[in-house]
Amino acid sequence: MHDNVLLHLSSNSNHSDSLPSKLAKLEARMAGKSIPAAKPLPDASPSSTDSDEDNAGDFMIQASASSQKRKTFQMDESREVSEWTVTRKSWITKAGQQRAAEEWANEAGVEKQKRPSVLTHHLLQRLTTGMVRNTRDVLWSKFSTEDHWIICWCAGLGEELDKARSEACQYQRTCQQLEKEINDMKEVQLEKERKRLKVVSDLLIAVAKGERQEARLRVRQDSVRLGNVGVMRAGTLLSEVWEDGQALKDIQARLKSLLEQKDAIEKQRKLLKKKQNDKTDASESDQGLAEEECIATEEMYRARIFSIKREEENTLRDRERYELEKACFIRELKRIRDEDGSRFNHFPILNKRYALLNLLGKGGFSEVYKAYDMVEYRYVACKLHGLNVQWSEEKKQNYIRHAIREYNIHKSLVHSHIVRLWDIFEIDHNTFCTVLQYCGGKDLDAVLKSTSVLPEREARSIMVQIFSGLVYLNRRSQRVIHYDLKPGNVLFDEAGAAKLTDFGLSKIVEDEVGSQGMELTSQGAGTYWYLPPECFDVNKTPLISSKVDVWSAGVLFYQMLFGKRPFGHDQSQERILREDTITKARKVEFPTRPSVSADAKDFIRRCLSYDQMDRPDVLTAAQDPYLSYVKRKP
Ligand SMILES: Nc1ncnc2c1ncn2[C@@H]1O[C@H](COP(=O)(O)OP(=O)(O)OP(=O)(O)O)[C@@H](O)[C@H]1O
Repeated sequence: MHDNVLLHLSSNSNHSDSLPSKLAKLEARMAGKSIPAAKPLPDASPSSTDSDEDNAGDFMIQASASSQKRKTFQMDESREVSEWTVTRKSWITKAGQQRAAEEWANEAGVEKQKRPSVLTHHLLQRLTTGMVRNTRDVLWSKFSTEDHWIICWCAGLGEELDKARSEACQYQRTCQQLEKEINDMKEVQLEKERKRLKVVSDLLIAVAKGERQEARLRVRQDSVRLGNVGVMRAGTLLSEVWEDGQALKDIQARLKSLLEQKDAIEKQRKLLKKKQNDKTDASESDQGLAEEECIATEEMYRARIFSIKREEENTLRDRERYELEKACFIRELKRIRDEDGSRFNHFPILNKRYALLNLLGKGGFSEVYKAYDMVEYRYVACKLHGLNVQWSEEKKQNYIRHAIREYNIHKSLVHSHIVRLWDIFEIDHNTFCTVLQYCGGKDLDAVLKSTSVLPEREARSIMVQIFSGLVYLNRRSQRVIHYDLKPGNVLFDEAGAAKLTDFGLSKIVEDEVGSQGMELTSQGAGTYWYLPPECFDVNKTPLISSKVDVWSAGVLFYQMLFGKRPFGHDQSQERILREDTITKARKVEFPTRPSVSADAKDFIRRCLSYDQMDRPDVLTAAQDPYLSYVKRKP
């Protein structure tokens, strides 16, 4: 019988013993299986009105009794058959059977525990040899007293079984009906859920569509002011070129005009000087008058030049602002273009739960979409990793292995300054997706592109948060070196909290690694502006430690404060390698402006110590008085 039905039956039974167990007992008894007896045989006095079920439970059925024992319990053959016939009706009830069984067993001197098994054995033997076929129609007189008792007992059990079976059928029908009702209700619920999710995703998509339109409109408007990408033909070759917008043209025109004004004034000043020299033979009074005039005119020219210079400085500042705006604009232009070219730009729902909205950005091999998790009800960032179809199978496998390694490191990291990794799933043979905590703010790279430098206070606070994440990585049982700390890998959430992400190049520090550090087997990977000198050692396999991250953090801090990287700022990755820029980076220099505290510079110097031995590790650097806001003693 189905488990559910049994469960249902038992929960619906108003008998003292549950129907399933009753059925099980009855069927077991009929089949000759063993059911442990909880109580000894009851005293079957006529006044005993306990339910049959209670008594029935006491009959242990075991098919192991020996025929030897059976002989011992032969009933007294001299008893009158009529006596049995008279009492037959009462025997059909279980209490009656038990009472009689008790009497008989007492007479036969059977030990109490052995009574049920001996009786059953006897019955079984009779049944299997065909002596008992139908408990109703047998000729009573042909059987022994013992048989009479057993036949009655069987009849009682049979009736009880029939009754139980019919009850079971009824329960089963009720159960089926209830199951159907539950399924119907589930279906209704599912339909409601589907509708609700549809409404939610439709709303999200409508908002996302609106945002897309707005972004494109803004770009169109800004392109007049900031510029655009045009196409240039050189022979048969078409290439893209940047065409400056009106804002830069205006700035340049203003600078040109200021320069012309300055030149004109300089010319007039020269002319004035010449005139002064020419008038040396004039009378003394005339000379005095002319000199006064000349001084006034000279003063006027000087003031004018000052004012032009001031205007020039303002215009240059405007140009700087323009460059920052242009960088953001180009980033947005690229994002829109990537979004238009993406095969996931039609708001699909991935893995039956992630509603993809708008593209956040595109990396080397991945696209990151803002998405909504309709199971957890939160925004997430879905990073879609696409394998290039032209890659060899080996390269694809390598990439997947690498991504799984990253996933395994990242998924276990739970810290307020580390982006959470929630999920990973396959989209198709060549694409899979990792689901990350959504960070609604910009990344540090975008921040630095829009502001060039940060106030020291702000930069220091970001450093404290970065080190908080790094300390977590170094306090776990399985220590992790991030190895790819750079502005693009520091994200900000809506509240402005900094979070580390991208563990693609991370290294796990094994326990047996000595104090010198672990071997760097992936030399050449990473972003060179942010890597320390030991990573460029080509003479031997470098030994690295968490001090790599301390160096990178030092570079980040410098960049936040001074708007440029301390080493190889204007160099390409290839040039840094070719010219050994970092290998030669023995001493860090600081620009005079903007002004930064000596403590900040000292901290940067410590982080950028050339020799690993002199550089603090993550745990030491995190306790630096500068980061812990403790004033150093003079
Ligand atoms: N969890 C996130 N929340 C919000 N935006 C994110 C998240 N992760 C990445 N992004 C944004 O998505 C864009 C692409 O991220 P991705 O990590 O793929 O780029 P990348 O770091 O430039 O590339 P690569 O990893 O190939 O160096 C970036 O602009 C980044 O700010």
